[in-house]
Amino acid sequence: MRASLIQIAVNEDESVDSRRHRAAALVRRQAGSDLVVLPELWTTGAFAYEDFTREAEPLDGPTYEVMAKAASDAGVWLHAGSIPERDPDGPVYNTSLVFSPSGELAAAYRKIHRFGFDKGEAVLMGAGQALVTVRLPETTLGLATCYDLRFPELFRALVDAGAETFVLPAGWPERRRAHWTLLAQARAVENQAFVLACGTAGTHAGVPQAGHSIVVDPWGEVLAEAGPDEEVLTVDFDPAKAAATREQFPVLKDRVLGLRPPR
Ligand SMILES: O=C(O)CCC(=O)C(=O)O
Repeated sequence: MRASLIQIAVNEDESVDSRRHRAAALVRRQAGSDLVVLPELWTTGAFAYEDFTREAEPLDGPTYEVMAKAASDAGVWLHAGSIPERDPDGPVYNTSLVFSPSGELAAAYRKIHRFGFDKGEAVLMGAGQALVTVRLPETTLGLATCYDLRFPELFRALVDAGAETFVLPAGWPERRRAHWTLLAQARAVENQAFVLACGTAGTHAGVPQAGHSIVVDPWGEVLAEAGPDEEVLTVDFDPAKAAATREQFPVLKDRVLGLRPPR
């Protein structure tokens, strides 16, 4: 299986609409890949808090339209990263869109863990409630977004729902890059799953982005890692390795569920 992670640069000297069309052109260039991935909130930037509301769009808004067409033009599964999604009856969500190779929406995942503590996304956006998996011919994807990476229980729940390959779009800052790499490997090892983590490059809202998109296999080996700048990271991997690792080294079978704190 071939995956291409588009680590697009999000800088303020480019308009949202121009970046949207540039991203679509990059997706089209990945024809021949099975799965293409874009990062978190790449239209606005994950730290451009003021733009979340201004640039929020309905699920089937301009980014949906452009990305559905790019997926079908390229004939790829497309995880189009996330958008600030305006729910007509509710708040703005940080929502990831996945399109099939014919350009149909296959899944939408609203980020569950919002980043920012008492500011930013944590106060401006609504929290998703639902786990999302997507069945591809070769593997089952489990969806998570950026800060979700810090919450291992989400990934365990995705494993219980059948996930073998986690796809994680992010807008991770450079100053915590060490955590990014470490946690991507940890989620892969503890769940015996692939991790495809796609970040952004560039600087927006004064926050330099980490780049360093990374693909980790179920044994924790780094199969590919990007540098700090805009690039497309392409990797070939055998998705059957998740089931094989779980079979050969069956730690997931030794889980003890329902542990309680001491009384
Ligand atoms: O957890 C972190 O260090 C970064 C998280 C983040 O930037 C986000 O979720 O947007």
